[in-house]
Amino acid sequence: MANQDVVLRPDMDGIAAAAAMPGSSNRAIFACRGAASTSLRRRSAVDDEFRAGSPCATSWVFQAMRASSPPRSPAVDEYAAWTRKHPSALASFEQIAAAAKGKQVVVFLDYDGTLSPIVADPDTAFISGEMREAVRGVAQHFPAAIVTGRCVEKVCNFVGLSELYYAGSHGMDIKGPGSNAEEVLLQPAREFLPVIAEVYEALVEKTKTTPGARVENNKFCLSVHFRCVDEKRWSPLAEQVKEVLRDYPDLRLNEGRKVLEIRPSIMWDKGKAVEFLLQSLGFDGRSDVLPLYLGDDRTDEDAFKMLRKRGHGLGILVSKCPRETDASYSLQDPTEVMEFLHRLVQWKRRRSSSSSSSAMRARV
Ligand SMILES: O=P(O)(O)OC[C@H]1O[C@H](O[C@H]2O[C@H](CO)[C@@H](O)[C@H](O)[C@H]2O)[C@H](O)[C@@H](O)[C@@H]1O
Repeated sequence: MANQDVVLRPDMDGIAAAAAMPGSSNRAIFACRGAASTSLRRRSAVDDEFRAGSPCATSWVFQAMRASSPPRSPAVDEYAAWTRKHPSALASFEQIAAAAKGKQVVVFLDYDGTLSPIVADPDTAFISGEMREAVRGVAQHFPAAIVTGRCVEKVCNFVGLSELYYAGSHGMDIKGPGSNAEEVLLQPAREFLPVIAEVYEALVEKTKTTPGARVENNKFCLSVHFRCVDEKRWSPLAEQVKEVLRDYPDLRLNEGRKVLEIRPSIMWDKGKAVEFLLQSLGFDGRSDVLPLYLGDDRTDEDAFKMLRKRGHGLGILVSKCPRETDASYSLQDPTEVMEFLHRLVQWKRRRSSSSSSSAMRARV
């Protein structure tokens, strides 16, 4: 657990981020060209150390890389103690249903590790047919969005459902439902596109000597995967990434599940994307709305934290290992996520049919 505190995550500046929020227009195109202005930039002390070439900076990233590989089987009592703080969303379903009673539930779903199991090859992290149907069911009954580090186009292809909102590149590329993938609602880091494309090429070139390393272009951010890299080479890989980023002070580095993630230093994240979507849907500040956010990764913590701070909405962390989290509930893996989504839909159907039969009784 102690290692998990070693996170490349600067503090949020909520005021500046709020300044970037558009009005509550439902479909307004909001490409914030000024997003890279000083007020929107963010930087961490760690970023500064990393860039200054501090001797411990690379080992620091290396520690973060190790922290993203938690032990596979936690002690049974440790897990039990953790689930007392973050109970299973399945075992506590009735409690969640009680919180949702009389409210509009809005469902936000992370992709990798939440809807699809983690696999070695990021290009084959497919969603199962059963999971797709579960998500389709959710979208038929609730406003729903996928919020992911992937680029929108790739995740749309994987999920294959046009009825959802999609927030790709860690919320930096938001599109509305419909088959027209061009229909952008928000791109707060648009001006970073050329730089991201340039850094992608530089990283591919630099890391090609590290067997197993892989750079993924997620349009507004980049992923350097080290799942297939021998642990002995993690530190040299961190050094290669550091060398490239030294020339790009407007980019920052986070770590995810065996991946180093590079993105624009703007105050935007999955939490801001969820706030934007709630606002766009006209649900902002309403006490009769219950957002549910399901995710497994560190970047999902920004959304959990936002919901906790707003005091409404529930975060559900997908993890088999105890972890420091702002989520209220937990689920172990995508299979449990699917079961939870089915239960949510059943609950909604029961409520809709019981309210229509009471309406019929009232009419008789
Ligand atoms: O926000 P997410 O939807 O969770 O995306 C985060 C990253 O997910 C992907 O990487 C992770 O899943 C891969 C496939 O299972 C796995 O090989 C990798 O080790 C994981 O880190 C995706 O490839 C990244 O680009 C996303 O940033």
